[in-house]
Amino acid sequence: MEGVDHLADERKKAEFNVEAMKIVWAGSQHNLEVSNRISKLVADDPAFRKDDRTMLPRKELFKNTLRKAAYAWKRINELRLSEEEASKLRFYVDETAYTDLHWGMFIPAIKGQGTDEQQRKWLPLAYKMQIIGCYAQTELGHGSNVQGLETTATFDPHTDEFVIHSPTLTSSKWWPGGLGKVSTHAVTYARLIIDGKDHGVHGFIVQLRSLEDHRPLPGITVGDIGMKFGNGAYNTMDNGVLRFDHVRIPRNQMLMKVSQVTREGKYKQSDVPRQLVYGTMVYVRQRIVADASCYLSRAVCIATRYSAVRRQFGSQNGGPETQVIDYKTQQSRLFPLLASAYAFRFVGEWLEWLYTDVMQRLQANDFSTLPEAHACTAGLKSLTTSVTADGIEECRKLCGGHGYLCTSGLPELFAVYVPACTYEGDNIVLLLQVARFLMKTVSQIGTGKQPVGTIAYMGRIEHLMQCRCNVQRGFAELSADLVEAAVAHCQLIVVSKFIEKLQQDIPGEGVKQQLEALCGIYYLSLLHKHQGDFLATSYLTPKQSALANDQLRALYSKVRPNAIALVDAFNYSDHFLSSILGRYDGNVYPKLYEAAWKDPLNESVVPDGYHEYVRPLLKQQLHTARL
Ligand SMILES: CCCCCCCC/C=C\CCCCCC(=O)SCCNC(=O)CCNC(=O)[C@H](O)C(C)(C)COP(=O)(O)OP(=O)(O)OC[C@H]1O[C@@H](n2cnc3c(N)ncnc32)[C@H](O)[C@@H]1OP(=O)(O)O
Ligand SMILES: Cc1cc2nc3c(=O)[nH]c(=O)nc-3n(C[C@H](O)[C@H](O)[C@H](O)COP(=O)(O)OP(=O)(O)OC[C@H]3O[C@@H](n4cnc5c(N)ncnc54)[C@H](O)[C@@H]3O)c2cc1C
Repeated sequence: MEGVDHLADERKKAEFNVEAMKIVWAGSQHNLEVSNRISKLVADDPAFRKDDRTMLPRKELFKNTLRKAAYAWKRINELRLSEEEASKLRFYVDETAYTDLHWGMFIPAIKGQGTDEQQRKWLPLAYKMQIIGCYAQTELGHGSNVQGLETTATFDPHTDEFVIHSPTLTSSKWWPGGLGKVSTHAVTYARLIIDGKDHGVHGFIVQLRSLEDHRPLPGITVGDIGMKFGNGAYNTMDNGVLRFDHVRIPRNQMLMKVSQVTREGKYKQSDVPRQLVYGTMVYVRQRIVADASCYLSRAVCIATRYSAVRRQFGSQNGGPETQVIDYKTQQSRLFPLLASAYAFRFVGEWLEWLYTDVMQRLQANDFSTLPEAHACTAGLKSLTTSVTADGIEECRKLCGGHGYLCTSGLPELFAVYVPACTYEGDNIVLLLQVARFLMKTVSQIGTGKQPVGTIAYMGRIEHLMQCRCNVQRGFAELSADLVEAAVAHCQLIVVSKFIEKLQQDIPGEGVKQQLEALCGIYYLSLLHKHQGDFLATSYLTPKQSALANDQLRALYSKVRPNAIALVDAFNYSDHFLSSILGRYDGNVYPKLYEAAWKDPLNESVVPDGYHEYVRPLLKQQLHTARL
């Protein structure tokens, strides 16, 4: 019934202060206040309706996204929202759009790789959205292998310009978000050619479309690459294709913080690592880790609330059937994901600190932690997106048949999220970077260089020092095993940061105890999943492994009465969750039934096509039956 909280009894079971946990999840009282205010602003505005997305044809869907982005920008300016509040508003609008890449990559690329003069010129235009930018790196033929990119930027000393060109079909830029129909400019990655010499990949600001009539400029061929996975989902984004036919740009539009080209055509490499040209990717990877906890927590919130509402089997003497959340199988699938959502939240907070620390060190020309920052951002982006994508799908399955309905919110959540395993770096390619970092660390053990930070534990690998085995032995041959080692390394970081979080002062009755239980579930479920490795290496005895499994089950029982309160602490509105199964009030069945009749297919009792295609069959059947 309307207005009744069908989960009230569950909420009464909570053994901790939910409001205090909301602050832990939000990161601070201030963050919680801003989230509450902006979330309500979006949820209460019908212009931000999103329950129709999966039913709109693509052109209508895309125009609707442009409308929402323009309206959001209007509200941001009308309300004079800060950058933090504006970012929150785009988050709660919850629709992938060209603005993601404008704010999330185009501007960071100029800030990270542009000189002060270039920043002064381009950032004000971008902040006012007088230009709209994208990040054009990936090509039809190369994405992972950045050094294999083919687009060229040839310096012309006669005109003090670069000539940007797509020499082959495979050099066509392919995938950049916002490129297909909207962006006026791109940070484009191309091979710098001076006097016939190839200096490798660098970033260039290139205007793509007229600011007068939005038509592509001379030499520019640009469009959308077509429909992607799922209805709605990432099809609100215009991922594009772009080709250059000898497009000329001024020399000062090469991003020159990391390296420069003088008027005379002399190439100068600053005394900074060339990998800083990859800096924007490092920035986005650390943001994607924080984002993983948001997506995973949304799916877990839906599946947990529905698991408390859904009853199946177990009725005693005509009494109510058993809540499926009480089945140990449901708990063993759901609670590790609940624990992972919290774990990723905290490792995301730490990674943001690490990234900020590295950026401050770079200011002082201290590059000592850049390799660790690369390994951590690459590895944690890989780990958290893989677990989150698989976790959203598991949450769909945890909801049975109703999880497959669009009104559950889970199919679209999965379709929007799953490319995160690929963009900003294919997850395996990134894990290989971590493996390379680990092997380099091992090779340095015994040379006096003690590992520090997230690899400090490797300093204790005595046996490797004794065997002095050839650490470069068959990297390619052992890469699958090394990827597993890289995953384990990243999981250790997540566990370590969860434990470090628990060592902080955490106010609120019962809050720390709940987080301790979730931390236990996180690492014991990993122990259970990988117990073969621990047993094979004698790190665990069979008895210890059995004890760990017993403790894991005991923790499930400890979390069970708090499950609903733990997902309430995510503080997601029904609008943001956009899920009938995940409604705060648990009023699922009436709302599912109500929603079914709103489907366009039910606008007519007899479906279009009946008279052309069904009735003739039936009549034919009738005729045959009479014979
Ligand atoms: C869901 C949204 C969340 C919020 C985000 C908001 C904004 C985002 C909006 C929307 C989301 C969608 C965005 C998607 C955008 C994209 O996909 S952009 C394109 C992304 N492309 C990639 O990630 C390419 C992946 N490939 C690479 O990074 C590199 O090719 C490579 C690292 C795999 C190899 O590079 P290479 O130059 O060949 O290096 P190596 O020879 O392997 O290594 C040489 C040394 O350099 C070190 N290194 C490599 N990369 C970095 C780095 N980034 N930083 C620092 N150091 C690096 C490497 O460790 C080697 O060091 P050693 O020699 O010491 O071993
Ligand atoms: C939704 C979406 C949005 C995107 N947005 C942007 C954007 O805005 N800007 C942009 O520039 N790009 C963007 N991209 C492109 C994205 O960054 C690339 O697709 C991604 O980096 C993966 O590269 P790839 O496609 O070349 O994969 P590939 O590297 O071709 O991967 C194919 C397979 O090869 C394997 N593989 C590759 N190299 C190795 C190796 N050395 N060892 C072992 N296995 C290997 C991979 O693991 C994978 O299994 C986007 C992509 C998507 C899906």
